Formats: sequence, C-alpha cells, structure tokens
Amino acid sequence: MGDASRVSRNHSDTFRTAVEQSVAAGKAEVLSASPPVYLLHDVLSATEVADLRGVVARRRDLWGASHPLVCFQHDAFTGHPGLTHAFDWMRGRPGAGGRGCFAQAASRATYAHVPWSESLFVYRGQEALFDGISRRVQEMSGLHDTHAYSWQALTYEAGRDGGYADHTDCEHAADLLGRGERMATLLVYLTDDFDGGETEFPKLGLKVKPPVGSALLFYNFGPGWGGRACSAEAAHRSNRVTRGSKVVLQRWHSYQEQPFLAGRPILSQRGRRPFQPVVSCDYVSGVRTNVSCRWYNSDVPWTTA
Ligand SMILES: O=C(O)CCC(=O)C(=O)O
Ligand SMILES: [Fe+2]
Repeated sequence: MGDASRVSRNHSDTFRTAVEQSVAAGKAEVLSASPPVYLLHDVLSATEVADLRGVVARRRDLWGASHPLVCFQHDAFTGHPGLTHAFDWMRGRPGAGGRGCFAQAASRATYAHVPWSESLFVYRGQEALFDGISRRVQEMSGLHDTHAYSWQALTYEAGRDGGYADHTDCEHAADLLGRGERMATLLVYLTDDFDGGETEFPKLGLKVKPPVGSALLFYNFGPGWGGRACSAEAAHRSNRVTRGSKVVLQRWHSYQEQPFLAGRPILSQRGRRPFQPVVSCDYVSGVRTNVSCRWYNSDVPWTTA
C-alpha cells in the first residue's frame, strides 16, 4: 500500500480553504503569508476558558502529587563522568552517553533547581470539553480531528519557567507526508495576564501575545502552501514568563491520519512510579545552545527500559 492510498483528505488544502474563509469572514487575520501564520479570534468564550482551566488544574493536581523523574536526552549530561552515579540508565551506558533519567534520589534532590515548562497531555475521549473544542477547531481551520495529535496543556509559571528555545515543530523525517509529521500547529491561549511569554517567530520578526480565547495557527512546511519540506522560517519559541502564568492548549496536526486516535497506555517504565511525571531536558531541535526542559505527564518513550 503506497502513501497516497492512506491519505483520506488533502489536509494542506482543507486547512488553507477553511482558514481563508475564516479570514474573509473577519474571524481570523493573517500574521504572515509565508510561512502561513494566522490569528483566530474568539475561538473560546470566557466560560469555556474558565471551564478548560478547571480541567487542566484538576489533571495537574493528579500528576503533581509526585515529584518528577529528571531525565536528559543528550550525552553532554548523561556522559558526564561526575554524574554517572546519579543515573538510572535507560539507553546507552554509564559514562558513555545516551538517554537517561536520574534515579529517584537524585531526581528528588534536583528537580526544584531545574527550570521547566509543562506539557500535560489530554487524550481524545478523556474530557468532553476538549472533544467539543476539537469540533470547533475543525470548523474554523479545516483541520480534522482524526489528523490531530492529543491536546497538550502547556503551562509556564514565572519563577519556574525557563522558556522554550527556538525550534520547528517538524518531526525527524521532516517530510509533510510522513506518518505523524506535524504539518500545522494550533495554540489556544487560556491566559494573558502575564509578562514575557510571547510566542516569537525570530525569522519572521513576529512576536505575539494573543488575547485569552484566541488562537495562533501556523503551517510548518514549505516552500509555500503544500510544500513538503520542513520550513526553517517557521521556527518559533516561547519567551520566558517573568510574571504570572501562561497557559496554552497546543495541538499538532498531520497531513496523514493519526495512527493513535485514543490515549496510549502508560507503559511500565524503569524507575518510574504510577502517575509520576518526567522532566526531560533536551537540546531543542538538536541545537546545543538551545537547552530547554519540559515536564510531561505522558508516556515518554525514551524512558522505556
Ligand atoms: O507556548 C508557546 O508559545 C509555544 C510552544 C511550542 O512551540 C511548543 O511547545 O512546541
Ligand atoms: Fe513549537
């Protein structure tokens, strides 16, 4: 079976058509033509924002009961001879790099000193409220629910947040038609009473802080509409929050239908307790000057034994 037979609809075209209709109807505006970046107005009502924040708070409490396991994805950390004793090894060998997590004791001793932002996954079917928003997004953007990843509630809190460094959202293959490749990104803003925390596109000279209830939507590929290569121009970051907290719902959308339409089971992970989150530090997009750490509630494949 070739690639083409798995494509149930052309998602760069349905996206383009629907979002251009939203612009024509005054419901959205163009922030950048190439790569396409849009601001969608009034995606959520004030009541919906409050209700969604309630769901996020409840789920954060569930996962916040345990301190996180502190993990590193790159060998500058895991290969450091002075740190060998602290690791519970996941991939690679002590002192020889690879991906690794600190053992419980070292995680407990260090997690409070690591700056991080938070990504809480909410899977399809878990929360009726989120599923309702998915239908609205589909109407406004043409991005179908079956082509979407799970929702992620991103939280950046002043004092703890270190920002999230420059990156593109493309996956490793960086080919639009690749399975699970992140064609387009949606960010729906649940707070705006904070300082810093802008979503910035340095290559486009664009720095945005959308009002509560509105959304940013951008296409990660190029050149131009329907382009199949990852667009370096679509690089973006989240600036560090210096007051208050930024809460955003994020969802990626692929050209191909998603292979995982529901939640994935939490695999048993060496050294990880049930409902224990992970803080994973990474060279974002593989760039060594871009170190950012993120807290995850989800299954994190690289911690699998
Ligand atoms: O929160 C933001 O403004 C951007 C987040 C982001 O780019 C990401 O998580 O990939
Ligand atoms: Fe991103």
